Amino acid sequence: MITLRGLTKRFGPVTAVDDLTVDIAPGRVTGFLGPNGAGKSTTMRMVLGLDAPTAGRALVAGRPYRELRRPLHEVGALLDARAVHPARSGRAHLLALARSNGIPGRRVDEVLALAGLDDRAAAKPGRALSLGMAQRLGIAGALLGDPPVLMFDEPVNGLDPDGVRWIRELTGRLAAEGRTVLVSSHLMSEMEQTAGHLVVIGRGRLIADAPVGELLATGGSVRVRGPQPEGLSRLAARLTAEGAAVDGDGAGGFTVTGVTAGRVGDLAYELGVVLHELTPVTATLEQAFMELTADAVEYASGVAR
Ligand SMILES: Nc1ncnc2c1ncn2[C@@H]1O[C@H](COP(=O)(O)OP(=O)(O)OP(=O)(O)O)[C@@H](O)[C@H]1O
Repeated sequence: MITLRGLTKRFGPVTAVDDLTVDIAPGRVTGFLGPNGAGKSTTMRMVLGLDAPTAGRALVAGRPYRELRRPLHEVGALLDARAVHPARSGRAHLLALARSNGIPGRRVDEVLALAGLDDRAAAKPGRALSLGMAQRLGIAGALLGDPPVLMFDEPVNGLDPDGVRWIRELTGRLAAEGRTVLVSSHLMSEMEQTAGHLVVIGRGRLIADAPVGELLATGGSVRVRGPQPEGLSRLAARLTAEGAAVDGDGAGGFTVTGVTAGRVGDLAYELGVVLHELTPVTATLEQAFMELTADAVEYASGVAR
């Protein structure tokens, strides 16, 4: 479990993280989403004790990072894949990390295998690693202490489609083992298939903390078509009166949001309106995200509201 309580970080005039209160629960993959500069990396750095909060707390298993007795066994993280020694091999890097944390050398072979790095890849010096291989090495390092809490900052960066699938399977497996798994990304389409739960932030503030399905429903709509323009107008008026948003397409139909297809069908029956089409249109996570973060993005690009 990762617990954030009123977590705030200011860098001079910039508020990178703003009063964030959220629990990242075990047993599922939580996607950590937000536009560039939203404060995702800064939040993860505070969980790891790399940045000190200006206010509030970031806790792992109920304690601040600096109070963890065996930190590598409690939380593992991939923050910056490029932070490897240029001359040292991946295996030597992991062995050094293992040795300084009292972890037996054989665990290095286990995590190299888990991360899909063979002997040849593990023997390459840091400077010769592709970004994808460096990501895998970073993940191997995060897994070294077999911790119950894992955080991966943009792990999909630099991976080919096979690598992306691998990350999805690995994070899913780690969560199924009961671990807390937090994965940050700006790739909404990727999160849609990877995460079961999403924490969305914008300008450092919490925008949403909900299951993926719920967020998708937020942006969903229903397409309605029929042969009677007058009947459709009555139906549209009734839906508007119920608080739904109707958007006419000028061609014998309209799209409505904020209501289920079932409710539209019931109302059409009640009003005696013939329908030829009644189609729920599921929003993509991309659309839901755009809708949720519109304010944060517009602020960032200087568009007045
Ligand atoms: N060390 C620092 N000094 C000053 N400002 C910083 C520092 N670190 C981050 N910031 C600022 O804090 C804000 C949040 O940055 P952060 O990197 O946490 O966002 P992010 O959501 O991870 O974005 P990205 O996906 O682009 O990495 C940004 O405005 C950034 O410029």
